[in-house]
Amino acid sequence: MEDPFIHSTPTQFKSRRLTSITIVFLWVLFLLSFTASYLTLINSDHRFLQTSLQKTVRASAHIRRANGISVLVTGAAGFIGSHVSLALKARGDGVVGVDNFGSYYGRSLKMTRRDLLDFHGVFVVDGDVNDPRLLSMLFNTVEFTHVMHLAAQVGVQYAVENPYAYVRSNIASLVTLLEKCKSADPQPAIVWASSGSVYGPHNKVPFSEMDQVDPPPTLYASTKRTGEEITHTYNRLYGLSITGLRFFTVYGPWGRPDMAYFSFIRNILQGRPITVYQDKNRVDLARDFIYIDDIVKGCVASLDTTGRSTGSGGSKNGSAPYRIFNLGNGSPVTVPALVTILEENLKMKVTKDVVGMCGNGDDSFAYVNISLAERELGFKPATDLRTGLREFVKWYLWYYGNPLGPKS
Ligand SMILES: O=C(O)[C@H]1O[C@H](OP(=O)(O)OP(=O)(O)OC[C@H]2O[C@@H](n3ccc(=O)[nH]c3=O)[C@H](O)[C@@H]2O)[C@H](O)[C@@H](O)[C@H]1O
Repeated sequence: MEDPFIHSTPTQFKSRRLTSITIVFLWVLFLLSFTASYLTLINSDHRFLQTSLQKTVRASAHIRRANGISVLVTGAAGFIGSHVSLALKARGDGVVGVDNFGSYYGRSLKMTRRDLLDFHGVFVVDGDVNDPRLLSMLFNTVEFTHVMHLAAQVGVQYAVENPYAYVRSNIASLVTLLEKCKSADPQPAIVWASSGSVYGPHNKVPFSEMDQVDPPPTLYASTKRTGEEITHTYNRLYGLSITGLRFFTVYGPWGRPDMAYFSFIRNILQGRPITVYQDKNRVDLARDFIYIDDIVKGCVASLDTTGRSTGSGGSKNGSAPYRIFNLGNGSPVTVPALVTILEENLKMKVTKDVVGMCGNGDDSFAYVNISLAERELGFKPATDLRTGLREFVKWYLWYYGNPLGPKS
């Protein structure tokens, strides 16, 4: 076969080369214009999504009462977050939620809470508090007067298994949020979830905010205690108004399936035994159980009394309030007494395996002094454990059905 290169004249060779260069050039041109129009399309799509997201956020933040507030609720699809969001919306405040729908105790309950919020006009953005770009978008869209920061990695035991989740959620995310709040103009006032777990076995009962709480007894407590220190620093450096709430054992409808009362009811209904811990002296453990409606009142009263942040755009213009409140019931109940109330409600009996506590630093006896919250917030828990558990049992049977337990 003839080799075209050997037998071509130099002119023919030159013209062939020119043709290939032109083809390559046209291809490059085509690819460039294709990429450019693709990027424009993506960009306009992104802008469209961004604009429609901002429109939804603005609608959710709309205030419908005189002197209302606009609140960014983090952890809005969580137990306390969903209840607080609904309460604020019901009285005409603007509420925007953000939640990462973490899978710690399953996403399906969080999704259902989100649907409930959506039905009542509260939009929950699916995103992470630790995402500064998301926070910028939210703060550029709405002038929040308050932030209710409830997003957290909870659970005292799980910290042993996955300590980094606590550092990420309870420390890193908190700092990301405070950074955004500090440079917002105007700065919002912040109410956030610390925990009754910061008190340890060395504390006298009833636990008081005046007590020295260090060293924290567990890693979970440690991250919450660190949160208290960090928020105090932002308060002093940047004039942010801060209120930390030390929640005790909060229970009720739409509650957290990882908590003891949840696993107890599940086992009672399924005819399986439950484990009941005792301390090293074989004494029953006790908790200061507090019903969700009472906690909601405490959260809303905290928001209503924050006082203003004084800074703007990252600099301080005078001192701002820094507060910490215990929010519990003020009357401890033992774990076996809680089990008996559940049994009575369900008219069923359960076998209890009583075992010694594993010595993980968790409190054996929680009893809280709430006089500061009574005085400053008008906090007055109104629901005793028997009444609260009756409501919880009713909800549980409606939500999960009886007797086979969770739907999913
Ligand atoms: O203050 C908080 O911030 C924390 O409050 C809650 O912690 P606690 O008050 O310890 O509640 P919870 O686990 O329901 O155990 C209740 C009691 O039952 C005992 N318990 C537990 C399990 C079991 O199988 N048997 C048992 O006896 C157990 O030893 C204890 O005495 C949240 O769970 C936690 O995530 C965090 O939010």
